[in-house]
Amino acid sequence: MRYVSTRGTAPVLSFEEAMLTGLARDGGLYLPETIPTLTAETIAGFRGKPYEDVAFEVMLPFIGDTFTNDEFREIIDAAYSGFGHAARAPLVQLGSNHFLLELFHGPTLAFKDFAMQLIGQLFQKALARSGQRVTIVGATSGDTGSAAIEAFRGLDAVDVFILFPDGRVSDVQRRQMTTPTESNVHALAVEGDFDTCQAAVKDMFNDFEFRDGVRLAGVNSINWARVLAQVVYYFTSSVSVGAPDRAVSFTVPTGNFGDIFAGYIAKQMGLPIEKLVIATNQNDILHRTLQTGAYTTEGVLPSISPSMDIQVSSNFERALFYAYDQQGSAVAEQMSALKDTGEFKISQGAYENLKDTYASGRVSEDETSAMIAQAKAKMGELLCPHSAVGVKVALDHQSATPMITLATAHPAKFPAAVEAASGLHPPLPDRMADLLEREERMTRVPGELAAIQSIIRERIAH
Ligand SMILES: Cc1ncc(COP(=O)(O)O)c(C=O)c1O
Ligand SMILES: N[C@@H](CCOP(=O)(O)O)C(=O)O
Repeated sequence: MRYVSTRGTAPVLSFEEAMLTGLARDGGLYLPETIPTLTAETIAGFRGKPYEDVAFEVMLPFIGDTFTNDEFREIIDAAYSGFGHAARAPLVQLGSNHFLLELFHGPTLAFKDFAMQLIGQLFQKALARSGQRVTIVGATSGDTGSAAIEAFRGLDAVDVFILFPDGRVSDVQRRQMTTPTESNVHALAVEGDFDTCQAAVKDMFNDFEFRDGVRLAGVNSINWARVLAQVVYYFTSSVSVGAPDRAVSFTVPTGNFGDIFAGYIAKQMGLPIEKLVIATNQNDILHRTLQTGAYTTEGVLPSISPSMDIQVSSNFERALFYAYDQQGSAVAEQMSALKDTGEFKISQGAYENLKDTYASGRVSEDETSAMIAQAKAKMGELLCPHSAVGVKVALDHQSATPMITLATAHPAKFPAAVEAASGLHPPLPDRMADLLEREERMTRVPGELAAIQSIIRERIAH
């Protein structure tokens, strides 16, 4: 399996190279040259199988000869062994035709663990074999950072630097990043918002001297392996509600577009997905884009679903690549307009393609709080604010097709917002009950590339 860049001019890579690289050298994102398909019979066979078995079958065609089958199976088993639910991604019924996919039973209580725990194992295996050392730099609005730190803490071959927007993540999210004591973990509180952090990471990848000098690796969803791991739960959940014999729709709380794009890959692999519904909070750029065909950035407003406070949504570039029938030059043109002017207009054909696959909805702050209260009172589910955004949009898109909404984080990661909305304080699981008492360790940095690079260089020199 070979991987190509969305912008068409970077070297073609193997799975291992794409995984260890992160961003392509032309600024694009890697994608498989072709998407393997699964027969309806194979998909039907997933029903009732353990999560790890399905994960193996779904991901194997993408990894080429990077690992032997036995090695890959061991990696998957190790990745999910620390999850707090036997099903890994349990599905609960919310209404007659509406289901909630709980993706928060991993070690850091967010869906990011599904991919990050796997990537931690994949990196370890690949780096042990090559004897290489890498510097991971990631941007987070809260959940990617804690999941990455959990997956890479204490590993000899990796330093992990996480850039998070100072004051714009929840206390629990921040403490998950600042309390680990391992010396290879570096939490950097950046002046600015998530987009400032993400732009700095991308600029580091585009600074080849820095990139090659520190052996930069990325674990944001710009990394294809992140998206791949998330494809699996679209299969496990769909077969539980009747796929492939009947179509299914999904609603996905969306920010950087990685999670919902994994659904698009599942659909291309043969899963009968009718609609992928984008659910946004008040930072609604993706909803506006679906309504108008124009991607226009505005300032980010802090919200009670902070992990989705994003304007420059990385993986929308991958969606555009397919909407433009895999023309890298068209994608490169749009991305360059975005960098220069903060906006771009999608061609009519590409816009129609996007609308065939995706629908969208926007949820205000008040509606999010009301949804948390309503879900607890009427459905018996205490939702995190991101999941509440998803459930609200899903209710607005109900049809005869079963709808699965992705619950992307545990309510205990956002206790203030959840308590204000429902009157209930969601407790942290026992294993992290003392999180708020642990000592914090972080470095405050200005949102400037040179300052961040200099801290990274200095730290890895030691
Ligand atoms: C809890 C939560 N929900 C939803 C999202 C949005 O996911 P994506 O960025 O893959 O669209 C994020 C962050 O990415 C998140 O942390
Ligand atoms: N919401 C994310 C933002 C980064 O997204 P990623 O999927 O590209 O890593 C977060 O919680 O950090």
